[in-house]
Amino acid sequence: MQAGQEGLAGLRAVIDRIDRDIVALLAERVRCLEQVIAVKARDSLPAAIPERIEGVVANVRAEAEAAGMPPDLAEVLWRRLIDWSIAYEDRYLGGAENPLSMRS
Ligand SMILES: C=C(O[C@@H]1C=C(C(=O)O)C=C[C@H]1O)C(=O)O
Repeated sequence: MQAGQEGLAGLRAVIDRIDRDIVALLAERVRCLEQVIAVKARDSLPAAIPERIEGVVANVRAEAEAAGMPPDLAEVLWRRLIDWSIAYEDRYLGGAENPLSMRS
């Protein structure tokens, strides 16, 4: 079926389902980040590690290209996500209790 034949409501339902899947994956990423915080706290590592940041951006640009998505969109989204992640890490590396220890 052509995309337009489903009508706007059908297309929006597809978008809502995709958004749900993305949120579930991002939640998994945040839980992984909480384990990163624990490792960095133990090993006295900083929240922001520039080589890794550039590596992540290069990875998602390549994945986007392969998946037929504009690499510039992937870079914008991931730089924002990484900025948020670094601020999240900094909050706990700066002394607040790691949310991981509050989950159990
Ligand atoms: C998760 C890390 O911390 C930061 C956050 C990153 C991310 O959200 O992908 C990547 C680089 C980091 O400096 C890491 O160092 O691996």
